[in-house]
Amino acid sequence: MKQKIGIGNILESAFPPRSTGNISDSSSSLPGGGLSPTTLLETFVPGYGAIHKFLLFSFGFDVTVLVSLGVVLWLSGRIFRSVWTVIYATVASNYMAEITVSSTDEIHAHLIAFLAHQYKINSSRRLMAETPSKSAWELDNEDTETPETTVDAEGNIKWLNFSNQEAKSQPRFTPAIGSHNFWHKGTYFQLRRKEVAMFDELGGGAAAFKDKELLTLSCFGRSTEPIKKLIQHAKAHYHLGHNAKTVIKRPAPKDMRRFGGRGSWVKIAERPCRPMKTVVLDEERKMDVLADINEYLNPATARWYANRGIPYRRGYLFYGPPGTGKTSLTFALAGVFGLDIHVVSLLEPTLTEEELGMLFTNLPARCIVLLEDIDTAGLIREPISDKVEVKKGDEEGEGKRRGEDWNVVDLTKALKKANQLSEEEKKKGISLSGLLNIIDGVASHEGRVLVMTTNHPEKLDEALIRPGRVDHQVAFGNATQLQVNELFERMYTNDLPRTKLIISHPSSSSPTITGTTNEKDVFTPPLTPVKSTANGIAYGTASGSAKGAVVVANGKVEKMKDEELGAEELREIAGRFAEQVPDDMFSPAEIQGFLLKRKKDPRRAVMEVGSWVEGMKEVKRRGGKVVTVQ
Ligand SMILES: Nc1ncnc2c1ncn2[C@@H]1O[C@H](COP(=O)(O)OP(=O)(O)OP(=O)(O)O)[C@@H](O)[C@H]1O
Repeated sequence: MKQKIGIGNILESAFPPRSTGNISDSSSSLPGGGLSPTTLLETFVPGYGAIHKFLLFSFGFDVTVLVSLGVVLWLSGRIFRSVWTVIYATVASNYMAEITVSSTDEIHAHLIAFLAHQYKINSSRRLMAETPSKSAWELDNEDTETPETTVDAEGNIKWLNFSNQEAKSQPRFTPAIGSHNFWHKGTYFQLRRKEVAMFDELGGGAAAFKDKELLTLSCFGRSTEPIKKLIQHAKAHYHLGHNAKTVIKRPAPKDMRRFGGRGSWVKIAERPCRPMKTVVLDEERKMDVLADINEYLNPATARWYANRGIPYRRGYLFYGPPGTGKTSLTFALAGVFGLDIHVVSLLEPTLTEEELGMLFTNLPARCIVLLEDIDTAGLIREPISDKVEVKKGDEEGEGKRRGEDWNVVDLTKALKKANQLSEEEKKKGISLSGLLNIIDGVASHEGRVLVMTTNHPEKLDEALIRPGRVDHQVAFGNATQLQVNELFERMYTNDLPRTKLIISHPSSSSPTITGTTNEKDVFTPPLTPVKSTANGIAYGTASGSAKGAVVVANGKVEKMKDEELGAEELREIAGRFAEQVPDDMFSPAEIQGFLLKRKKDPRRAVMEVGSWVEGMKEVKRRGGKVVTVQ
């Protein structure tokens, strides 16, 4: 028989089996004649026999024992995992409740913010780091040192520098994509965060995949109640820090608004509430609007409207010259009533009537809708001409004029022209009838406060401002001397102590996620509406200061002396300032602009206002737009 020459045989001759000692080869076959693990491994793993023998004879170590143990453990692991998957799937489908939240809904943002806060204190090993985008307000509310402009020995200003601002900002940590577990208020939750690609038709035949995120929260039990409570808690947590702010929303980009729902509106900004007292307006007018909206928003009023079959809607028209406080009052109202502002520009070229209608139906139950400058919106449309323009000398055209039949070329041209016109039409915006329908058509949203502003009320169509569409009109005008006085006092009044508008979260060393939001540690509520007093308006502490400021006056850099103005003195110089400004000549925005340039120097403002008034009078007389005095 021909002998096989293999590495096994060579090793066998090199390392003959030991006859003594306690080392025994785990024989190739078992006593009963069955297959031993070594034989099996030799059969399936090429070269195993040689390695086995080498280790056995060199070190007296039977590697088969180790390999067998490994295989057994691996198999047990697989079996356990399969069994666990089946058990888990059974438990999950029968004894676990879950709620899924999509990133297209704002609850997603609330949950992520809540989890980010919780994960700051949790020792999770899988986190996602994000650089949160912060507004100037939020940065101001952080515990950062307020930098001060200073002047060096040679009189050079040391300019503020924010170059490494991003690097300094604290990252936000949220649970990474995948599964996480956590405890909250004694309940065990599972969180699955995953990204899904969404096929999105962009219109015009184009399409793209977009990432959408899904958050699935689950807990043991057959009720989703604990998850609902958690979501409610996350929402409350989110709003704790935002109650003192006004959220401004605008229509989402075209491709997002197609899906409708709350995703049709996107938050574009969040600002500290504007205190009502900072809007300089006749007190009676201000109180009228406040009382009217307060009455309208009362839940009992909705019932009252319903019982009488009156649509539950209220519209306001704020009209007056530019810079007289129309937008400012809207923001202040939003702060007082804690409403979000939904701003719509009728000039938005991509906005069609249908979409505007859809946007209105997706408004929250109570909110302010701000339609600015309604007179400038393309409300008046030229009717589409059904005639085809004919060039002089165009033979086919001439033929048509002579009443001859249309040919294919004519028809194509006509269709093209009609299409072009309708495209232009679309760009023109919303038609008046479309807008009227949206404001109070049968399908129009109820519960919202609609504020329309205009600089030219005379240009508005009567139908637009008839009762039912506009229920309350407020006239804004240039500043009276009393209002100028008020603006001056407001400008130089001491700042209120810096209030934290962002919630400061208590730290905790707890390794589990627990509800740690301290409800006391919340926010300063927006300042309440003012009351008319017989003596007019007197807000805040009437004393001014200009500490450590740097001013550039007459081309010279000066470090201002710390200056405190007593209440009496401030009132006195405010009076002197107001005396020099003629009644109803300048808008509050113009006065504010003048004062802002001298914001640390009230006396200089009093000194320079006379020449500013003269210069501005001249500019206005000439009808110029570029100011020569500032
Ligand atoms: N009545 C006012 N009280 C306090 N500040 C005012 C007043 N009017 C204008 N301002 C200031 O002037 C600036 C512009 O005001 P705002 O945008 O409210 O004017 P507007 O009437 O809406 O102007 P436009 O018609 O051009 O939109 C703001 O910074 C605001 O603080």
